[in-house]
Amino acid sequence: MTARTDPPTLDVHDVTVRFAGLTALDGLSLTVAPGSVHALIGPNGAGKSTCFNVLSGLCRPATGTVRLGGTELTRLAPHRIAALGVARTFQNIVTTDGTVADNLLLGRHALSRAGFAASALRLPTAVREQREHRARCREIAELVGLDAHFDTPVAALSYGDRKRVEFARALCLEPRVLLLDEPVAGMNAAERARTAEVVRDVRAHLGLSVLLVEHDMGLVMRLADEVTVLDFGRRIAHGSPEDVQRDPEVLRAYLGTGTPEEGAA
Ligand SMILES: Nc1ncnc2c1ncn2[C@@H]1O[C@H](COP(=O)(O)OP(=O)(O)OP(=O)(O)O)[C@@H](O)[C@H]1O
Repeated sequence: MTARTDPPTLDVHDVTVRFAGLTALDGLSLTVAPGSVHALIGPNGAGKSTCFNVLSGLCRPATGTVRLGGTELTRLAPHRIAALGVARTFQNIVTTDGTVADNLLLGRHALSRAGFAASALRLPTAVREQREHRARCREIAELVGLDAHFDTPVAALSYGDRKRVEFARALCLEPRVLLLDEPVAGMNAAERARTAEVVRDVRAHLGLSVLLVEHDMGLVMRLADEVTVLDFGRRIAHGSPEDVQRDPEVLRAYLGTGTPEEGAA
């Protein structure tokens, strides 16, 4: 697999989201630099998932803009945003029945050129395309360490491997920016370390940017180039992992749940 050109900058500008009387995001701005890992952290209810929902088109902001390079994503439908190169994973595993290969092929669906009829009739172009998609899925399975399980039913896999299937399926969309929502939640120490390695490898090999929401502060501090800290929908700090860990506002926001370093948020 060859590295591609740098992904476009993802730019979130002054985004506000309100639910009835509650302001879930309050003028949030952040920039995910090309090829970087940018972590979005904050205590429970700070607005991290709401931010992901805006970025992936599941939630429409009251004000503000989201741009990927020169393209405005704000208020586009989720499938359009995905087609423009922003893929996401979810906190909870949402794999379907079937094998790892079946799940990864679902991730290629948006990239299929052959129409439904051509596929159903197994016309040569559709068959060739399907073969190419399968080969690419196998490459991605190798990259995330699932190659040995390619034809295994997802239901037979460990929790950590199932989380990686979801990760790999998002990669099958060939995203330029990957939104990773708590990729190591519920994993044991060995699985966490393995997933951190996989994120690093994926970034290096596929040349994409990552926006990471994660409560495991050890992982955030090891993986992130930049960190944005949210509290009550507002950005209270931004900088390198080292700077953010020392920021008095951040320590205050985490009081009662431990410091960010302790990762009990
Ligand atoms: N659909 C909704 N309707 C009403 N309120 C919502 C909705 N979604 C989120 N909220 C509220 O918006 C605020 C931000 O929630 P959000 O889930 O984005 O926080 P979070 O930082 O992702 O939290 P966690 O770490 O617990 O996942 C919370 O007060 C939450 O209760």
